[in-house]
Amino acid sequence: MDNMLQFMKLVGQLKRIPRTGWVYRNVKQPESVSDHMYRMSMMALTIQDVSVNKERIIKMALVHDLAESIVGDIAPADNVSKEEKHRREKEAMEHISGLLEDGLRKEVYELWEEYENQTSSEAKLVKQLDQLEMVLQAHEYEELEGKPGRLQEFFTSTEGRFHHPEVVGLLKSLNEERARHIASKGQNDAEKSTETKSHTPTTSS
Ligand SMILES: Nc1nc2c(ncn2[C@H]2C[C@H](O)[C@@H](COP(=O)(O)O)O2)c(=O)[nH]1
Ligand SMILES: [Mn+2]
Repeated sequence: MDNMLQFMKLVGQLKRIPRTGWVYRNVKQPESVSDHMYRMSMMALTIQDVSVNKERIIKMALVHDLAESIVGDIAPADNVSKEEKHRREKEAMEHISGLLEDGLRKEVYELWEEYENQTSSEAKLVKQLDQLEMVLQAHEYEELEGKPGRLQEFFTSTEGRFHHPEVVGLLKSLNEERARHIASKGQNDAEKSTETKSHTPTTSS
């Protein structure tokens, strides 16, 4: 098969791979890996910080999980060692980028390698976008399910990971909205239980 066609079919595979973290938490119709990378790329597009190489962070966001088209989306709960996860993903990226012409092959592989090894400020920012996108998605699933707070583990596991001011700013808005929703859900539940108590006849002793 033509190499470019094979490359594009591997990219297409990402549309059909659900994000493992949501699958393990029984989220209905979980997003795919490409859904996740798309919004990350949009987050990168909106970065205003002129010290950041914006083109590079958009490209890095687009390729950072490309290896998952072959190795799948390995989550912390899978207990795959960092070394083994790196070995699998490196092997996959060598194959995937190997389908491209030399210049493009080098570019795609090096973008992935830079992100994987976190060797630049751009890579560190893309990692923050990766985790910001995940907690934003967790918040949206809590809203869709009407269960604010249910996916707290995603917020707990990423605490202290956010440093870029624009990332911190969006996260602040997200956490404020989430806190309001958790508070109002708690209030509604309290009101409901009061109502239930007032309508439940007490048994006379
Ligand atoms: N249940 C949890 N899953 C998590 C957590 N942190 C990450 N993850 C999932 C999300 C993805 O499915 C996968 C890896 O994501 P990458 O974008 O890094 O490939 O792991 C967590 O705290 N809990
Ligand atoms: Mn990712």
